[in-house]
Amino acid sequence: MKQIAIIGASGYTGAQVTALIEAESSLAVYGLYVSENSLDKGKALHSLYPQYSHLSYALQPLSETAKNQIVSDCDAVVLATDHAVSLHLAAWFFAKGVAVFDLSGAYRFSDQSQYPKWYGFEHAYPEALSQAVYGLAEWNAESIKNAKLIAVPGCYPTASLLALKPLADLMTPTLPVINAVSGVTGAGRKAQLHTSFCEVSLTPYGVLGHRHQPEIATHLGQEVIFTPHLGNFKRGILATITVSLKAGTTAQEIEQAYRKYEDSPLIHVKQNEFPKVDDVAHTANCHLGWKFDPDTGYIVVGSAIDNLMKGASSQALQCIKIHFGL
Ligand SMILES: NC(=O)C1=CN([C@@H]2O[C@H](COP(=O)(O)OP(=O)(O)OC[C@H]3O[C@@H](n4cnc5c(N)ncnc54)[C@H](OP(=O)(O)O)[C@@H]3O)[C@@H](O)[C@H]2O)C=CC1
Ligand SMILES: CC(=O)N[C@@H](CCC(=O)OP(=O)(O)O)C(=O)O
Repeated sequence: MKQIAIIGASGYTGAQVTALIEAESSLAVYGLYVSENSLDKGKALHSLYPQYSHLSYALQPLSETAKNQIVSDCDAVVLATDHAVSLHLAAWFFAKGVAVFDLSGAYRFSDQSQYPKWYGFEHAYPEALSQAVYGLAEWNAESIKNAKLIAVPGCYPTASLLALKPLADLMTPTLPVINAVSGVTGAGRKAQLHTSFCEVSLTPYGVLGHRHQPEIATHLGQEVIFTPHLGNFKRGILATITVSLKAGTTAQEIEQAYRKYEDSPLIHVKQNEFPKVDDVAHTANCHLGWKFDPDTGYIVVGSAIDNLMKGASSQALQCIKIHFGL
């Protein structure tokens, strides 16, 4: 039984990953943690999330003593914390030899120089960063097995990369165009005006400047145009992606490229049929649908995931299971 501590457990992804780990017979929830001054410290998780009525674990403050206890008793920590918090915690636990599964963006670029621009901090831990691997589960299983610091991908990059990576050899240099809509849980649990009920109305944001653009480009190996949108629903992401393919590409070649997923039980690919957010919400699945126009060489691919599941917590669980060979 692997003992797992979850830090940031009162947040949307932290609570979700707690429920997933609790349901795994080979994993045990060691403890749930929030910041030392959290307003929620001492509360039971189910008092914040009545839907998890079976999860009575108390949210504990992450004191120095608690951190040292985690190091001596746990096989892994899940960091469901903000990038700037994960930055330090991941390096600290990594240095102590505990496997780290970080849901934030603090370790997703191996190039240190990207962090000031996209995350607003200098990356102070080059040693930990050099050992971090990108936890896109269907693509990087071998490195996830061998690394002790796994940077679980962002929600939009997960939806986008699962759709685009099979096509990498077929693309022209024309930039793929990704338009994606996310539910509001993507912004986390803490109250902000722009995510409050009366303020949310379908609109693009972060245009030509969202940090997931370089994350997608880095892990695809090709620049992209990425436009996220905030939609007035709770969970899910739908990315609709237009890609120019090399002259002479056939539908059979595209089918062949997506056969990459024939042994991936969570990825469902359909031709000429497009996915819906409601079909993946609350699941670990990714639904892909594509249509190709041989006359223009353009393919449109739809990719739907649940941002809190495949876009964060269930992908973290996949990484934990791959890492520990479960
Ligand atoms: N929401 C989503 O769809 C996705 C989120 N992510 C990433 O996952 C991470 C978590 O996101 P999300 O669950 O939405 O965030 P939330 O804002 O919902 O939760 C953040 C959690 O971190 C805790 N926390 C804050 N500061 C500290 C600290 N110093 N030490 C310990 N715990 C702390 C908070 O509790 P308290 O403040 O009370 O201490 C809370 O439990 C982020 O990095 C996010 O970018 C990734 C993919 C998708
Ligand atoms: C709707 C919404 O606000 N979504 C978040 C993305 C959440 C995510 O994937 O998280 P990372 O920050 O860990 O990459 C955003 O655009 O910032």
